[in-house]
Amino acid sequence: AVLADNDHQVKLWTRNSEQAQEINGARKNMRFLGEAALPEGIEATTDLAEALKGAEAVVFVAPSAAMREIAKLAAPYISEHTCCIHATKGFETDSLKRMTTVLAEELHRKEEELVVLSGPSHAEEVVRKQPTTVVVASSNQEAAEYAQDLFINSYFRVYTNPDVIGVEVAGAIKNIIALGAGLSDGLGFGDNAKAALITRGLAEIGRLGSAMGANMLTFAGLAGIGDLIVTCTSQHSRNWRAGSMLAKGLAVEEVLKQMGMVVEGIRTTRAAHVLAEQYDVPMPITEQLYQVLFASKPPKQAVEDLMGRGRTHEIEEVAKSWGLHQSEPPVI
Ligand SMILES: NC(=O)c1ccc[n+]([C@@H]2O[C@H](COP(=O)([O-])OP(=O)(O)OC[C@H]3O[C@@H](n4cnc5c(N)ncnc54)[C@H](O)[C@@H]3O)[C@@H](O)[C@H]2O)c1
Ligand SMILES: O=P(O)(O)OC[C@H](O)CO
Repeated sequence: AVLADNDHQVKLWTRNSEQAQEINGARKNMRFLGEAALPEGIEATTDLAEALKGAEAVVFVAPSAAMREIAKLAAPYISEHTCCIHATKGFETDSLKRMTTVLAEELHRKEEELVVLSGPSHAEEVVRKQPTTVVVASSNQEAAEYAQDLFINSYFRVYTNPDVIGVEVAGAIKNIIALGAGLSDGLGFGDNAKAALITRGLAEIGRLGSAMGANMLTFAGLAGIGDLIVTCTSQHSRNWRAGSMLAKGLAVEEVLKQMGMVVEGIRTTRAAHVLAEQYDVPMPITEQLYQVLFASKPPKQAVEDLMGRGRTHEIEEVAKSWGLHQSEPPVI
């Protein structure tokens, strides 16, 4: 919708012919976006070759679990000059790869040429043209600026950022913390608990990001704290909603069935549990979520275990695990 509002000719690929007809006819996508009106410039199709023919830019927005399969299908129709952008938040579950790595492998492109778009951006608000800010990250500044030009407008402000790793790690891990925030709200805990989850969640994102090679300043930005705040506090968030349902005692499978939409945080918890081990970084919130989701741990017990952890010193702990020296400002 943002691209069509910017007068680009947009082809939207879907597997579902009824959805394509609804978008082209009624200019709506009722199941996912309710009554929101979609711009005229969008043409939905179930024919992937037709969708990609002559495209100057391609935006991949499939759930992380489907990214490799879709990139493989799309690869034959994408030229080496096409700008490839993705807005998916998660890791590949088995390989633990970031989405730009998966895309680069399947599209036979250099990871440095690809762009990731991320930040606090619930689709329900964007489609209603409510003020939204995001980042487009690429190691290639030209590619990032090209993506910035495509998307930026009066209600959708786009910043560039060279730190692809930081933006992708933040976008994936914030969904785990949002599951925790939903769980906390569902258990009847208050704003103190949620603020604690957001803050200590950011520490956790920073630890993994630092170990994986991110620029720590990314986590102070839109893809970091910005997206963490919106996903932990917005009722649009599927991850928050899934967490609140888990608190009511629903099993993971039942939560997914009732949601009928992707809840990235669930798969990402599994991936981050392994990444934390691999990189040897403590991720206590992720670990407790893992126990609740995959080892039947009662959510209240998880809260008790988090609160009962050994005493620690805030600044020393953050400085050490984020790889910062307390006396020196971080290097940009
Ligand atoms: N919804 C948002 O506000 C929002 C904002 C920013 C980023 N994201 C990210 O975008 C990604 C997609 O989320 P979403 O909100 O669109 O999810 P969704 O569940 O609303 O929609 C996912 C769509 O992908 C389709 N799909 C699933 N597997 C597929 C496959 N193998 N081949 C083709 N199509 C397939 C589904 O049929 C569905 O239409 C996620 O990584 C999410 O974190 C979502
Ligand atoms: O609905 P969620 O929880 O998948 O979050 C959607 C976006 O990532 C918010 O920026």
